[in-house]
Amino acid sequence: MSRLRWLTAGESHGPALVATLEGLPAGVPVTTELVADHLARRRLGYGRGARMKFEQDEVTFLGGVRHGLSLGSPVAVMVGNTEWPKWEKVMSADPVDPSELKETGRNAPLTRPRPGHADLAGMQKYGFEEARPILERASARETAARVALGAVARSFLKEAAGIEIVSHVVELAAAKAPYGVYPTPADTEKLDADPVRCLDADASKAMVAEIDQAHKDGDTLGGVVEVLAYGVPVGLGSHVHWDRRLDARLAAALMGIQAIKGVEVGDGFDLARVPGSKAHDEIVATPEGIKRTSGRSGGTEGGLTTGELLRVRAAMKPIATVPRALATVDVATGEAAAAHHQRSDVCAVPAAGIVAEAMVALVLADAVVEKFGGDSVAETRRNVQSYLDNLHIR
Ligand SMILES: Cc1cc2nc3c(=O)[nH]c(=O)nc-3n(C[C@H](O)[C@H](O)[C@H](O)COP(=O)(O)O)c2cc1C
Ligand SMILES: C=C(O[C@@H]1CC(C(=O)O)=C[C@@H](OP(=O)(O)O)[C@H]1O)C(=O)O
Repeated sequence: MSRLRWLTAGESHGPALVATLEGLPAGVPVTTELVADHLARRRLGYGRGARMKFEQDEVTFLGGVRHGLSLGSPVAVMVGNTEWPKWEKVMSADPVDPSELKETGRNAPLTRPRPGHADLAGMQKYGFEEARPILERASARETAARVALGAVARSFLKEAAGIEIVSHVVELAAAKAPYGVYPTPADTEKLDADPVRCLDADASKAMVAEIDQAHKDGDTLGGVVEVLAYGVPVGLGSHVHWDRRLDARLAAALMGIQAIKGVEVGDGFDLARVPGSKAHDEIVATPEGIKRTSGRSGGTEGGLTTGELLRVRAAMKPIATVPRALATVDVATGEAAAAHHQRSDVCAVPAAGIVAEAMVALVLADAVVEKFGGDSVAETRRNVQSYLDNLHIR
C-alpha cells in the first residue's frame, strides 16, 4: 500500500502554495533549480491567459533537503506567488476592514457561478454566498504544488530505477496527432519548444489554428494528453486487491487533475471496439528474452506493470470560464444572468500534460518505494537491481 504521502495547501491568489512529500528516501538529488525548471514548463503552452505572463513562481524548500540531496525527512516546498501584494487584503487570513476591501476593487461578490467550475456546487456545499472562497482552491493554480513534488518524485525514479517520463499533446479539440507515434525522454526539449507540446509539426499547426479560432469566437477548448514512462520494471502494483492495482492508482491520480474527465490506460476505450485477437500484446521469446509484439495494454496487465512502455492518456474538458459567457443564475437575485468572467485560459492542455507527468511520477515513486523500500536511494537502487537480476522468468 501507499508508502509515499503527499499533500498540498494554498489558494490561487494566496501568498503561496505549499506541498509536502513524506516517505522519500534520503540521497535523492533535489535542487531549487530542478523544481523551478518544471514549474516553468507548466507555464508554457499556446492559449494560456495573461496571468501566466505576469505572475512568477518562487520556489523555497522549507524542509527535507540539504545541499542538494533529500534527507529522508518530509520534503516541504513553498511556491510563492509574486502577485500576492495585489491580493493581500482580498485573501488576508485575518479580518480586514470592509472599506479597505472596497478600495482594492477586487472584492465584488462573485454571485454568477460559472457552469463547469466548482463555483455553484461549492457554494451550496460549504455555505458561501459567493464563489471566491470556492474558486480560490478549485483553481488549477494548485497544480504548481503538485508539479513541484512531481519534480522531486521523478528525480527519485531516475536515480532509483532509471525510470523517465515524457508527455505530449495528442488531441486538441478536433486536431489530432498521428496515432502510435511515441516521444522518448530525449524529445522533451523539442516538445517543450513546440507551442502546444505536440511532436507532429502539421498537427501542432492545426492545434494552434484551433486555439486561434476559439480565441476569436470567445470560446475555450480541451484535448487529450498522453504520458509515457520508460524503464518501468515488471511488477509494480498488484493484481491482489483493487486499491493496489497500478492502473487504478494512475487513473485516480490523473482524474484528480482539474478538468480531467477521462483516463485511458494504453489503447483504453479503443480496446472495447476490437476482438481479443487484436486487443492484446502477444508474448514471444527473443534472444533478448521474453517480449511483447505490441504495446496496446499500456504496460499494465492485471494491475501490475509488465516491464513494457507505460502509457496513459487523460482527456481535459474545455476551460470553464468561457469568454462568451455561459448562462447562469445570479444567486443574489435569483435572476438569469451571464456567468462571471474576468480573464481565463483559452486552452491549458499543454500545461495539463506537465501536471499529468507529475501525477504519474508520484504514483510510480510510491509504487517503487512500496515494492523496493530503502531508506536511502542507493539502497532502493540495490534492491531494484537485485530483483531484476534474480527474476526467474525472463
Ligand atoms: C493547467 C490548468 C489550467 C486551467 N486554467 C483554467 C482557467 O484559466 N479558467 C478556468 O475556468 N478553468 C481553468 N482550468 C480548469 C478548472 O480548474 C476546472 O474547470 C475546474 O477545476 C472544474 O473542473 P472539474 O469539474 O474537472 O473539477 C484549468 C485547469 C488546468 C489543469
Ligand atoms: C494561475 C494558474 O492557473 C489559473 C487556473 C484557473 C482555474 O480556474 O483553474 C484560472 C486562471 O486564473 P485566474 O482566474 O486568476 O485568471 C488560471 O490562470 C496557474 O496555473 O498557475
